Amino acid sequence: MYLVTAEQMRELDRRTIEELGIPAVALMENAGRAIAEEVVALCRRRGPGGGRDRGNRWSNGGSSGGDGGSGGGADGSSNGSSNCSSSGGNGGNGGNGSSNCSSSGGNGGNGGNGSSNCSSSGGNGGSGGNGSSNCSSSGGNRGNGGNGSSNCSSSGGNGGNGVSGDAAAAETARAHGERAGFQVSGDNALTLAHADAERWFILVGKGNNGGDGLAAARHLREAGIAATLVYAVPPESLTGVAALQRDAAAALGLPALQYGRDRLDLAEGSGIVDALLGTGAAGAPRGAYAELIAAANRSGKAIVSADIPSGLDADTGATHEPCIQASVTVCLALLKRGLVQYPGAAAAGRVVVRSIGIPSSLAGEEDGVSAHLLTPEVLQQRLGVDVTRRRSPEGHKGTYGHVLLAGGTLRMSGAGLLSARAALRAGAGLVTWALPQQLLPYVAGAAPELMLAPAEDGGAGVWNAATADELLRLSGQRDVLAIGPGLGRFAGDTEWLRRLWEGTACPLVLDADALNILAEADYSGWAQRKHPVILTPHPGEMARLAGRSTAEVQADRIGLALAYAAEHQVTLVLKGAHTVIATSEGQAYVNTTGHPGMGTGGAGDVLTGVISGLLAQGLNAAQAAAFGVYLHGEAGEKAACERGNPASLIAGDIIEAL
Ligand SMILES: NC(=O)C1=CN([C@@H]2O[C@H](COP(=O)(O)OP(=O)(O)OC[C@H]3O[C@@H](n4cnc5c(N)ncnc54)[C@H](O)[C@@H]3O)[C@@H](O)[C@H]2O)[C@@H](O)CC1
Ligand SMILES: Nc1ncnc2c1ncn2[C@@H]1O[C@H](COP(=O)(O)OP(=O)(O)O)[C@@H](O)[C@H]1O
Ligand SMILES: [K+]
Repeated sequence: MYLVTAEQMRELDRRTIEELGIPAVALMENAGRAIAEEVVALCRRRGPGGGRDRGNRWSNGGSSGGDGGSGGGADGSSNGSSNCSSSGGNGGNGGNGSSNCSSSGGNGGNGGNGSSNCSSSGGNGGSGGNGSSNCSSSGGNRGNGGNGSSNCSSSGGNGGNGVSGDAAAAETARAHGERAGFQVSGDNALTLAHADAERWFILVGKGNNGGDGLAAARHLREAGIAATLVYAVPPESLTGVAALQRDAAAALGLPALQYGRDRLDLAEGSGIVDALLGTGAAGAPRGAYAELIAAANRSGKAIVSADIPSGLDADTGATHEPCIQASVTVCLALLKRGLVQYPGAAAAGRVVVRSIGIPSSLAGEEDGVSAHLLTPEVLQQRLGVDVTRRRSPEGHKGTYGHVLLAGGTLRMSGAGLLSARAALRAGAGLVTWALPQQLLPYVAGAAPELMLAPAEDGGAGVWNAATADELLRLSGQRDVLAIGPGLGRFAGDTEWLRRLWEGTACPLVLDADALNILAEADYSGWAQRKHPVILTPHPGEMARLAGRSTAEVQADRIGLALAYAAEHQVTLVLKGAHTVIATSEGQAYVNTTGHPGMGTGGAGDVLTGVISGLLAQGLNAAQAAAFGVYLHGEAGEKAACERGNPASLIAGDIIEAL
């Protein structure tokens, strides 16, 4: 899935309109329809008079005592895998794609199209949509299986209801089975049983984002939902296709208010469509826009944002003051970069990308878009990774490469051990851990699968500059050298690292203090390497490398990662929630696997091991970095799920979940 900037989106809009001849108003009509469909889907999910529904598509949610995380969106444009766990609360809704939800003591999740595995104990089972669905529930109500194959088992509970979407259509078809041959069905996407209980305010800005909202209002009316327009500016100031939409809404007789002139209480409605500002916004929202955003957030109502939450920087994910806090963002045509980076990703809520007639193939053309969401499809098709990690039937340990890891000191021996063990779990055939000699008695036997290479440390249990020779010798027979976890700093470390940088004929992975050494050296003067370098900084280390503050790094992670990787000809892994991988060829990938529970000492050391283990098996730098980050995040999710409470997750759990 492509990730675009506002500028790139504008160019794709222009080409669609000018080169393909698709009228702008047709795109806007599609946008309005998509937004209305997502409002209806949200109303269905929460039921009449429901709450705010602030699920987040990009974070795989886990919660206790509350609502479970929400899976993918409501339709085909938001395929994805989603893992939700919840205890004592409601399970999440699984959208299209694969979804694994488990919940205890609460309601099971709804399975959307695709394959869905839900288990729930002590609560209600989920509804399975189209595709295959496995639901098991004990002590509660059984869920409904939709079309396709469905296996539901329940013990000690009642058969449940809660038919939705295509499952309802299947039910109707069965009821009318005797009259097969003549069936009429309506527009399911805009059908809502309790439409008359809904009243939505549509906040309309001056530009095309406002036009999208106006089109959405007409489609909501079609669904039977009362829609009241709230213009941020005098309606007569709208121009172009937005003005056409204004006139159509007026001709249909949709009620309209003007902010500042008419009385308005957003709390009187049941939801809000935010169509104030989109990709044409510049700077922090001003005047009536700022006041409407603040009032919408205060109202406590569900907010569906058109394209991006108003107040979000579409390129960086930075949020201005104020910024809409959406339940759902209906992103139009292509995913905007700002929606996948925090804090924007949190402000956006659940993100649904909807096609509106702008061909995504335009984005892939020459001089096209350089950033992508890291999905299994992108890993396989764009990066050429075998995500099944197939082993050859005739393979042996020599087939899968040999990692050499240099790290660990007496005070930080665990970091080296975590990295080395993770490299083994990533599938490396052999792993040698080079460590200061004094550590040997303490770590010998800690991981019997490892080979240990003690380096002369003069009895101090720390690294010294003289060990470079030994590491250079060892690296000659290894496939990758990883340096950094638990390394510490020592006299002469800059020259030590320079010798390894210039003297090793295999890929290099640098983490932790190896990055801090690099940050202090002007390594642009070091000899160019023939073999790739992967740097894995967290935001603090990135700040030192780039000579900026951590806040500046976080303000535009994708932009900075792309620039740094291209300038220094390295593969850069900028860690943190939604890690960014940037390649030396100018491509960026944003990972969304992972879990807040991974904010624990040593989690990064595990990642270094995983990436090194993949490099040893012959993956190139971009493949190993991207797939390593993806697997590491997935293992973190699994480990958090298994621990029950994610706060108890420790780095070793991630290794065991690999
Ligand atoms: N063909 C197209 O261009 C399409 C555009 N679409 C929609 O159009 C949006 C982009 O539309 P526009 O380029 O008209 O821009 P916007 O609708 O995002 O807003 C631009 C207007 O908002 C005002 N404004 C900008 N920054 C402000 C601030 N900080 N405070 C207060 N007011 C501010 C200005 O008056 C400006 O004219 C997209 O996000 C999307 O929703 C869709 O309808 C699809 C097709
Ligand atoms: N909230 C989060 N969501 C997803 N991943 C996270 C989150 N917090 C931390 N991580 C991941 O955990 C790892 C932490 O790495 P790092 O900060 O280097 O830890 P350490 O130095 O202790 O090993 C990184 O891969 C990071 O992306
Ligand atoms: K908006």
